[in-house]
Amino acid sequence: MTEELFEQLEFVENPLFETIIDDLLQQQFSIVNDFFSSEEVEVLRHSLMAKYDADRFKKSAIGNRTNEEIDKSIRGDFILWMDEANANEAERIFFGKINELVNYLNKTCFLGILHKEFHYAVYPTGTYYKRHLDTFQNDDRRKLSIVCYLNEDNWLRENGGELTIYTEKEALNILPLPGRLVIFESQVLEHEVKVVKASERFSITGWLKTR
Ligand SMILES: O=C(O)CCC(=O)C(=O)O
Ligand SMILES: [Fe+2]
Repeated sequence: MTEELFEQLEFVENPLFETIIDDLLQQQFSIVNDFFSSEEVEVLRHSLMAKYDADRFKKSAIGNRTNEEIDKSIRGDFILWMDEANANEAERIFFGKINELVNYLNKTCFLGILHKEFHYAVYPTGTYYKRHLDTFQNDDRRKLSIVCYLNEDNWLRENGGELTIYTEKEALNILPLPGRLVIFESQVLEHEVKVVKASERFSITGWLKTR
């Protein structure tokens, strides 16, 4: 058997990841319900809440990590960057699944994803994130944005906090339902987080980056 053929046999097609790739190619975004199971969401939410209760989150800022500016009129969430090297059990599950997706994208799409960065986010009642693009001046390394929602099962439409994605055709309102993963092209799709009218909105947001 030639080495080439051997490599081909090793590749296992993943139908879920193929759907994500098809969606991204066709509409620049993909929405996956139950990317994380309810058990996984629960341990991740507990991990988030333990760190939030320990006051480890800080007010989010605009700009990149070296050039930050806090402007509450643009965004009002609180964030904590995740550290994969020191991940707890819940976070290891999280990164395990994300890395599977990243490896698959790199094998099949030649995106050249070399880095990633993820943070927890809490949007208290009354907060939002105005319409924006996830790229900053002089920083085009963010290719794909990923958001995972860690709310409880009973998140109501009346709670607000939808992610609105602005496509060429429409404004798409996406409820932050537990286990749901939204992935979209960072440099293409403008989006916003609508005001949270009740409860607190929990999520993990991150970016897959080149270079
Ligand atoms: O939480 C969301 O649904 C989106 C968050 C977002 O747009 C961001 O952090 O850049
Ligand atoms: Fe964003």
